[in-house]
Amino acid sequence: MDIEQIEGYVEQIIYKNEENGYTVLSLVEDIEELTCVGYFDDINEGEYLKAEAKIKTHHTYGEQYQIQSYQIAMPTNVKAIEKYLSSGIIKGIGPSLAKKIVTKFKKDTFRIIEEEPERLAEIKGITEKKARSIAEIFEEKREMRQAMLFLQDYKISTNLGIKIYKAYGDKLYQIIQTNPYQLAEDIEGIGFKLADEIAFKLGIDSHADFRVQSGINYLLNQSGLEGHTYLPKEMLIQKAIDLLQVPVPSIENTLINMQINKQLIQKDIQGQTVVYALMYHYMELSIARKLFDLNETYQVTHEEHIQNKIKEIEKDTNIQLDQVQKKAVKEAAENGIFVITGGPGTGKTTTINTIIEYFKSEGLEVLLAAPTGRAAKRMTETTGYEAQTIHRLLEITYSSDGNQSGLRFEKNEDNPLEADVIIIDEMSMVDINIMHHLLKAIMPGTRLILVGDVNQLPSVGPGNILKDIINSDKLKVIKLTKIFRQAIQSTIVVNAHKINEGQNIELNNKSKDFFYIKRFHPDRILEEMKTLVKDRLPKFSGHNIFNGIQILTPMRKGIIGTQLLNNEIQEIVNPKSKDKQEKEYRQVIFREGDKIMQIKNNYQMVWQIKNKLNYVIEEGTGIYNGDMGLIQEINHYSEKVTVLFEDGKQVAYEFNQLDELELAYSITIHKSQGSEYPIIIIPILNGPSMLLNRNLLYTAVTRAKKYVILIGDDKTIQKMIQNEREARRYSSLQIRIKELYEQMEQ
Ligand SMILES: Nc1ncnc2c1ncn2[C@@H]1O[C@H](COP(=O)(O)OP(=O)(O)OP(=O)(O)O)[C@@H](O)[C@H]1O
Repeated sequence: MDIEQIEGYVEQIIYKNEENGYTVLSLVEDIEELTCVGYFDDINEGEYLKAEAKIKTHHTYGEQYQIQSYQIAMPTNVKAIEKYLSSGIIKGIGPSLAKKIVTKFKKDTFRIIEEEPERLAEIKGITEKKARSIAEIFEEKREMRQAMLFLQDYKISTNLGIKIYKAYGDKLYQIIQTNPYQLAEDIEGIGFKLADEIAFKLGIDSHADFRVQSGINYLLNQSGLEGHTYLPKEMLIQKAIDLLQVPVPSIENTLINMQINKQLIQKDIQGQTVVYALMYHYMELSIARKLFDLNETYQVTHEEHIQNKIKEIEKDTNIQLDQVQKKAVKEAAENGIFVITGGPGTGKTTTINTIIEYFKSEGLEVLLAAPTGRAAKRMTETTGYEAQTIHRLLEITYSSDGNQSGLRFEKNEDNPLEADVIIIDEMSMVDINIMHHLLKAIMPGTRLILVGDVNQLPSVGPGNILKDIINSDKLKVIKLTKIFRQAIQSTIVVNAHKINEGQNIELNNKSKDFFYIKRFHPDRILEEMKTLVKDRLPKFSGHNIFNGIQILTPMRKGIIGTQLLNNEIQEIVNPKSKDKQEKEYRQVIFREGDKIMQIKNNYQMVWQIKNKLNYVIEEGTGIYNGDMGLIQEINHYSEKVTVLFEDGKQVAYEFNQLDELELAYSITIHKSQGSEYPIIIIPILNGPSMLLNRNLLYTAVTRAKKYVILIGDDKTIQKMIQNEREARRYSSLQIRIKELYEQMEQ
């Protein structure tokens, strides 16, 4: 298709998407009116547009010019100036005032606004103050436009461009030209790679110290995303060579400089040098310190007193605790920090419930929390007391100022949590960041009880908190191992323990809750899952994929990966229909009625809870990784997708926020941590042994409350059970706790 040069005045902005800048406008070229579409950072009626465009015929709107690149000039003729000012571009100037200004100053209007704004006050309706504010807005618009033009050269999108402008203002030129890597540090959405491209265009020396620095920061950041709090130095250097293509001495030098400038820390761990991003090192130290400070010993009046209390509670609950459980209650009362870990059916909940009752009977205030909404909901159900997410407990808020550090914890050392006892469930999911902030908000004198199953997969975020605390051997830990009689009835529980201990499981379908379907070929596995989800399981169990059946898979890609499975299952449970709106986004079709999951924490996302009459009864912000819901409505006019989450929160996503959502008929086992579902289907295909390990199968199986259905090759299943290899996590909280205790004991 040919590219044409077009130019003319913007007659009308027909449509504009404020988020991504997509605009439809009419342009007057001599006497002809053209319809143009394209992405503009800021364009207004009356402005003069010069552009390169391709002609395309739209099936409903006819001929359109698709803008490829453009330049905007301020309007020069009087009519266009008036149109520009009337367009609402300057707050406080509407059509009638625009007319008055232009009638008075004619072609000189813009010069007056820029150079002698006080003269605007000669016009009735404009005060001196207003005149000044008009001049300010005008100036700002001009600067922003210039900045956008400049950034366009570096292929920076409008959205990012606006963020950069807001963060730096007119300093952006200097920053980009001297050290574009600064952008990667300051602005969310700009990573090392984009900064490196800009630097390349500017001809910045690839050996420049600040380039190497930025690359190292990027690598440490990436390693955090993979769960590590540090990297062995040798590994970091190798990664830096691959990324930056610079020699070792230059990397070594930069590492030294960064250490001097307190940007990172190098330490020795068992004879090996390792490198931490400063923040994670600090957090590990601070967590260790705080655990130490909180770990006071509480004198409980009498052994007899506590045993009597336990007896009373046993009478009420009609359950006799065993010796270990009783010991746990006692330890919880006597220690500032106490950990309970155990697999399914080992009596964790029963023990916690007794602990809660004990503290309540002593008149102490107990707070309950868990890392995710689903886990908090489950804790509420099993304890009978209100549990909340840790986010909510710490009253996390977010203020966006274009920078990365927008998170605020209203609960902190200056405004600590007011409670005598805090119990956190599903501790295996808690990462270093959230632990750090949680501990900051807890004062000595408050007991902290951490509950979890250390054999679950570790947290998605960096650190290996629960395991490190347990392995440090410095804090009181009770490991519950006995499976109670009631729980033994469940093959799911029994098999989970077998998997955990590396014993093969029977796949003979003799149990009432653990099923195995032998299929070897990926296509057969898929077919089987489809019939299960469509007919067999709903008939057999009364649950369907929207209310209790969940597919958990080890991977995202491939024939049993979440992406493909979601498309296949969507087709059978929520197919295309003329009654259902849909929106395609990055090759995923979202359709009204679809089951979806939020895949990252968004602290700013506004939600509402409505009652039956559609009145808003609660409002707030924050939708988190792992939250699940259904698509209620897709509106192409407002470009919004409305989702109703399981906990009743209703959220409107802009179309360009759809990267935060995924279809959730099938989700990865990693994402299922902390959640339970009545029925779990797990497809298993041979794959990389790094991924297909015991830990993963154990986590998947323990998510099921009623039925587990494994589909695949039994040999692969048994191989997974034997595969103890876990992806190595570099974290050193364990060492920090030990060190601190040893120092203090001296
Ligand atoms: N001391 C006990 N005596 C008899 N039964 C018990 C005892 N402790 C727990 N149970 C029973 O064992 C089963 C499992 O206990 P509980 O739910 O407390 O374990 P859990 O570790 O929280 O399990 P899950 O992680 O699967 O929720 C329950 O049916 C519970 O009533």
